[in-house]
Amino acid sequence: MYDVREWSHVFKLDPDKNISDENLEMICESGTDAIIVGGTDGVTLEKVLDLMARIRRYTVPCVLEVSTIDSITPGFDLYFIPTVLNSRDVKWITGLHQEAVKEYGDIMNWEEILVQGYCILNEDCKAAHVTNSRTDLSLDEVRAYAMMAEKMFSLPIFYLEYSGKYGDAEVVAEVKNTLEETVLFYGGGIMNAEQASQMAEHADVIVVGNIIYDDLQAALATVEAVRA
Ligand SMILES: CC(C)=CCC/C(C)=C/CC/C(C)=C/CC/C(C)=C/CC/C(C)=C/CC/C(C)=C/CC/C(C)=C/COP(=O)(O)OP(=O)(O)O
Ligand SMILES: O=P(O)(O)OC[C@@H](O)CO
Ligand SMILES: [Mg+2]
Repeated sequence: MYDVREWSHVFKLDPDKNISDENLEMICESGTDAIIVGGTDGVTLEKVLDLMARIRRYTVPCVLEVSTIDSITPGFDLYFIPTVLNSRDVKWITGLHQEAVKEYGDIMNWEEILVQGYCILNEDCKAAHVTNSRTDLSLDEVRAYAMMAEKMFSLPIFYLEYSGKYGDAEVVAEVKNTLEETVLFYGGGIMNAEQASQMAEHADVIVVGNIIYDDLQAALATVEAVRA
Protein backbone atom coordinates (compact mmCIF):
# COMPACT_ATOMS: atom_id res chain seq x y z
CA MET A 1 0.00 0.00 0.00
CA TYR A 2 1.96 3.00 -1.25
CA ASP A 3 -0.72 5.65 -0.78
CA VAL A 4 0.31 7.76 2.21
CA ARG A 5 -3.26 9.03 2.51
CA GLU A 6 -4.16 5.53 3.72
CA TRP A 7 -1.47 5.40 6.39
CA SER A 8 -1.77 6.12 10.10
CA HIS A 9 1.43 4.70 11.61
CA VAL A 10 5.01 4.36 10.42
CA PHE A 11 8.27 3.35 12.05
CA LYS A 12 11.43 5.28 11.22
CA LEU A 13 14.63 3.25 11.30
CA ASP A 14 17.98 5.01 11.47
CA PRO A 15 20.69 3.47 9.24
CA ASP A 16 23.26 4.69 11.75
CA LYS A 17 21.80 2.61 14.59
CA ASN A 18 22.00 -1.13 15.18
CA ILE A 19 18.95 -3.37 15.32
CA SER A 20 18.99 -7.15 15.69
CA ASP A 21 17.35 -9.41 13.12
CA GLU A 22 14.84 -10.51 15.73
CA ASN A 23 13.79 -6.96 16.60
CA LEU A 24 13.73 -5.93 12.96
CA GLU A 25 11.37 -8.80 12.20
CA MET A 26 8.99 -7.67 14.95
CA ILE A 27 9.01 -4.10 13.63
CA CYS A 28 8.42 -5.18 10.02
CA GLU A 29 5.67 -7.64 10.96
CA SER A 30 4.03 -5.30 13.48
CA GLY A 31 1.21 -4.15 11.24
CA THR A 32 2.70 -0.69 10.75
CA ASP A 33 1.88 0.92 7.41
CA ALA A 34 5.47 1.47 6.32
CA ILE A 35 9.07 1.65 7.37
CA ILE A 36 10.93 4.89 6.70
CA VAL A 37 14.71 4.62 6.53
CA GLY A 38 16.15 7.96 7.58
CA GLY A 39 18.36 9.91 9.91
CA THR A 40 20.41 13.06 10.14
CA ASP A 41 23.90 11.82 11.03
CA GLY A 42 26.11 9.03 9.72
CA VAL A 43 23.81 8.06 6.87
CA THR A 44 26.00 6.31 4.30
CA LEU A 45 25.18 4.36 1.16
CA GLU A 46 26.55 1.18 2.71
CA LYS A 47 24.37 1.48 5.82
CA VAL A 48 21.26 2.34 3.79
CA LEU A 49 21.80 -0.61 1.45
CA ASP A 50 22.33 -3.01 4.32
CA LEU A 51 19.18 -1.89 6.14
CA MET A 52 17.10 -1.89 2.95
CA ALA A 53 18.17 -5.45 2.11
CA ARG A 54 17.21 -6.62 5.60
CA ILE A 55 13.79 -4.88 5.51
CA ARG A 56 13.19 -6.34 2.06
CA ARG A 57 12.78 -9.81 3.61
CA TYR A 58 9.32 -8.60 4.62
CA THR A 59 6.39 -7.25 2.63
CA VAL A 60 6.01 -3.97 4.51
CA PRO A 61 6.37 -0.88 2.27
CA CYS A 62 9.83 0.60 2.57
CA VAL A 63 10.63 4.28 2.04
CA LEU A 64 13.94 6.12 1.86
CA GLU A 65 13.82 9.58 3.42
CA VAL A 66 16.68 11.23 1.60
CA SER A 67 19.09 13.13 3.83
CA THR A 68 22.22 12.99 1.65
CA ILE A 69 22.57 12.70 -2.10
CA ASP A 70 25.31 10.08 -1.75
CA SER A 71 23.09 7.62 0.11
CA ILE A 72 20.31 7.38 -2.49
CA THR A 73 19.93 3.87 -3.82
CA PRO A 74 17.39 2.14 -6.07
CA GLY A 75 15.14 -0.51 -4.56
CA PHE A 76 12.83 1.42 -2.24
CA ASP A 77 9.08 1.60 -2.84
CA LEU A 78 9.01 5.36 -2.35
CA TYR A 79 11.44 8.23 -1.80
CA PHE A 80 10.60 11.06 0.57
CA ILE A 81 12.48 14.32 -0.02
CA PRO A 82 12.48 16.66 2.99
CA THR A 83 12.40 20.40 2.46
CA VAL A 84 12.78 22.25 5.75
CA LEU A 85 10.39 25.17 5.46
CA ASN A 86 11.59 26.87 8.66
CA SER A 87 15.30 26.57 7.89
CA ARG A 88 17.20 29.86 7.80
CA ASP A 89 19.40 28.43 5.06
CA VAL A 90 18.14 28.04 1.49
CA LYS A 91 20.39 25.00 1.12
CA TRP A 92 17.89 22.91 3.13
CA ILE A 93 14.80 24.34 1.43
CA THR A 94 15.67 24.13 -2.26
CA GLY A 95 19.49 24.26 -2.52
CA LEU A 96 20.56 20.62 -2.29
CA HIS A 97 17.40 19.69 -4.11
CA GLN A 98 18.26 21.80 -7.13
CA GLU A 99 21.75 20.27 -7.25
CA ALA A 100 20.29 16.75 -7.10
CA VAL A 101 17.66 17.41 -9.74
CA LYS A 102 20.26 19.04 -12.01
CA GLU A 103 22.23 15.81 -11.80
CA TYR A 104 19.48 13.17 -11.78
CA GLY A 105 16.25 14.94 -12.81
CA ASP A 106 16.03 13.38 -16.26
CA ILE A 107 16.34 9.84 -14.96
CA MET A 108 14.19 10.22 -11.84
CA ASN A 109 10.89 8.37 -11.61
CA TRP A 110 8.82 11.21 -10.20
CA GLU A 111 5.91 8.89 -9.43
CA GLU A 112 7.83 7.33 -6.58
CA ILE A 113 8.96 10.65 -5.08
CA LEU A 114 7.03 12.63 -2.46
CA VAL A 115 8.24 15.94 -1.07
CA GLN A 116 7.75 16.49 2.65
CA GLY A 117 7.40 20.05 3.93
CA TYR A 118 9.16 19.84 7.30
CA CYS A 119 8.57 22.24 10.15
CA ILE A 120 11.10 21.40 12.87
CA LEU A 121 9.99 22.50 16.33
CA ASN A 122 12.47 20.94 18.77
CA GLU A 123 15.39 23.34 18.97
CA ASP A 124 17.61 20.64 20.50
CA CYS A 125 17.30 17.95 17.85
CA LYS A 126 20.07 17.21 15.37
CA ALA A 127 17.92 18.01 12.38
CA ALA A 128 17.22 21.51 13.79
CA HIS A 129 20.93 22.14 14.35
CA VAL A 130 22.02 20.82 10.96
CA THR A 131 19.42 22.82 9.08
CA ASN A 132 19.66 25.95 11.27
CA SER A 133 15.91 25.96 11.72
CA ARG A 134 13.98 28.71 13.45
CA THR A 135 12.07 26.70 16.03
CA ASP A 136 10.64 29.46 18.26
CA LEU A 137 7.53 29.80 16.17
CA SER A 138 4.09 30.95 17.26
CA LEU A 139 1.11 28.79 16.41
CA ASP A 140 0.14 31.23 13.66
CA GLU A 141 3.61 30.96 12.15
CA VAL A 142 3.45 27.16 12.17
CA ARG A 143 -0.02 27.27 10.62
CA ALA A 144 1.29 29.61 7.94
CA TYR A 145 3.97 27.08 6.98
CA ALA A 146 1.29 24.38 6.79
CA MET A 147 -0.85 26.57 4.56
CA MET A 148 2.13 27.42 2.35
CA ALA A 149 2.97 23.72 2.04
CA GLU A 150 -0.53 22.93 0.87
CA LYS A 151 -1.79 26.00 -0.96
CA MET A 152 1.38 27.52 -2.39
CA PHE A 153 3.54 24.47 -3.05
CA SER A 154 0.95 21.65 -3.27
CA LEU A 155 3.13 19.39 -1.14
CA PRO A 156 1.68 15.95 -0.43
CA ILE A 157 3.06 15.84 3.14
CA PHE A 158 3.49 18.39 5.95
CA TYR A 159 5.71 17.01 8.70
CA LEU A 160 5.61 18.45 12.22
CA GLU A 161 8.98 17.31 13.54
CA TYR A 162 9.74 17.31 17.27
CA SER A 163 12.38 14.55 16.95
CA GLY A 164 13.41 13.32 20.40
CA LYS A 165 10.79 15.37 22.26
CA TYR A 166 7.07 14.86 22.71
CA GLY A 167 5.33 17.76 21.03
CA ASP A 168 2.36 19.97 21.67
CA ALA A 169 -0.87 18.16 20.82
CA GLU A 170 -2.68 21.49 20.55
CA VAL A 171 -0.31 22.63 17.78
CA VAL A 172 -0.84 19.33 15.96
CA ALA A 173 -4.62 19.70 16.27
CA GLU A 174 -4.57 23.28 14.96
CA VAL A 175 -2.35 22.34 12.03
CA LYS A 176 -4.64 19.45 11.19
CA ASN A 177 -7.58 21.88 11.12
CA THR A 178 -5.59 24.11 8.77
CA LEU A 179 -4.89 21.42 6.19
CA GLU A 180 -7.44 20.08 3.71
CA GLU A 181 -5.54 17.81 1.30
CA THR A 182 -1.95 17.63 2.45
CA VAL A 183 -1.25 14.67 4.74
CA LEU A 184 -0.07 15.63 8.23
CA PHE A 185 2.81 13.61 9.67
CA TYR A 186 3.71 14.02 13.33
CA GLY A 187 6.99 12.70 14.71
CA GLY A 188 8.80 13.14 17.98
CA GLY A 189 9.13 11.58 21.41
CA ILE A 190 6.36 9.00 21.16
CA MET A 191 7.32 6.48 23.83
CA ASN A 192 4.11 4.63 24.65
CA ALA A 193 0.64 3.68 23.49
CA GLU A 194 -1.04 6.62 25.21
CA GLN A 195 1.14 9.20 23.48
CA ALA A 196 0.65 7.41 20.17
CA SER A 197 -3.12 7.54 20.45
CA GLN A 198 -3.10 11.16 21.58
CA MET A 199 -1.11 12.31 18.55
CA ALA A 200 -2.99 9.97 16.20
CA GLU A 201 -6.21 11.73 17.19
CA HIS A 202 -4.90 14.79 15.34
CA ALA A 203 -2.16 13.79 12.91
CA ASP A 204 -2.93 11.65 9.87
CA VAL A 205 0.27 9.66 10.34
CA ILE A 206 2.41 9.27 13.44
CA VAL A 207 6.11 8.48 13.11
CA VAL A 208 7.77 6.40 15.80
CA GLY A 209 11.58 6.40 15.85
CA ASN A 210 13.96 6.35 18.78
CA ILE A 211 11.85 4.24 21.14
CA ILE A 212 12.40 1.29 18.76
CA TYR A 213 15.99 1.22 20.01
CA ASP A 214 15.21 1.90 23.67
CA ASP A 215 12.13 -0.21 24.37
CA LEU A 216 10.93 -2.46 21.57
CA GLN A 217 7.75 -3.59 23.34
CA ALA A 218 6.70 0.02 23.92
CA ALA A 219 7.37 0.76 20.26
CA LEU A 220 5.22 -2.19 19.15
CA ALA A 221 2.41 -1.06 21.45
CA THR A 222 2.13 2.19 19.47
CA VAL A 223 0.86 0.24 16.45
CA GLU A 224 -1.94 -1.33 18.47
CA ALA A 225 -2.81 2.04 19.97
CA VAL A 226 -3.27 3.67 16.60
CA ARG A 227 -5.33 0.78 15.25
CA ALA A 228 -7.63 0.79 18.30
C1 LIG B 1 18.86 6.00 -8.25
C2 LIG B 1 17.54 6.41 -7.75
C3 LIG B 1 16.60 5.40 -7.27
C4 LIG B 1 17.22 7.68 -7.75
C5 LIG B 1 16.09 8.22 -7.02
C6 LIG B 1 15.96 9.64 -7.35
C7 LIG B 1 15.87 10.50 -6.15
C8 LIG B 1 15.08 10.09 -4.99
C9 LIG B 1 16.52 11.66 -6.17
C10 LIG B 1 16.50 12.63 -5.05
C11 LIG B 1 16.51 14.01 -5.56
C12 LIG B 1 16.52 15.03 -4.51
C13 LIG B 1 15.69 16.24 -4.73
C14 LIG B 1 17.29 14.89 -3.41
C15 LIG B 1 17.37 15.87 -2.30
C16 LIG B 1 18.73 15.90 -1.76
C17 LIG B 1 18.88 16.37 -0.35
C18 LIG B 1 20.12 15.98 0.32
C19 LIG B 1 17.97 17.15 0.27
C20 LIG B 1 18.10 17.68 1.65
C21 LIG B 1 17.31 16.90 2.65
C22 LIG B 1 17.32 17.55 4.00
C23 LIG B 1 16.58 18.81 4.15
C24 LIG B 1 18.01 17.02 5.04
C25 LIG B 1 18.14 17.66 6.34
C26 LIG B 1 17.97 16.74 7.54
C27 LIG B 1 16.59 16.15 7.58
C28 LIG B 1 15.41 17.03 7.61
C29 LIG B 1 16.50 14.84 7.58
C30 LIG B 1 15.20 14.15 7.61
C31 LIG B 1 15.24 13.02 8.57
C32 LIG B 1 15.20 13.37 9.99
C33 LIG B 1 14.63 14.63 10.44
C34 LIG B 1 15.68 12.48 10.83
C35 LIG B 1 15.67 12.66 12.29
O1 LIG B 1 16.90 12.93 12.68
P1 LIG B 1 17.20 13.24 14.21
O2 LIG B 1 16.12 12.65 15.02
O3 LIG B 1 17.44 14.70 14.36
O4 LIG B 1 18.48 12.50 14.49
P2 LIG B 1 18.74 11.38 15.55
O5 LIG B 1 17.54 10.54 15.75
O6 LIG B 1 19.86 10.62 14.93
O7 LIG B 1 19.11 12.09 16.80
O1 LIG C 1 12.73 9.47 17.07
P1 LIG C 1 11.44 10.09 17.53
O2 LIG C 1 11.60 11.09 18.63
O3 LIG C 1 10.40 9.05 17.81
O4 LIG C 1 10.90 10.94 16.28
C1 LIG C 1 10.49 10.28 15.12
C2 LIG C 1 10.81 11.07 13.89
O5 LIG C 1 9.96 12.16 13.74
C3 LIG C 1 12.24 11.50 13.78
O6 LIG C 1 12.48 12.05 12.53
MG1 LIG D 1 16.08 9.71 15.27
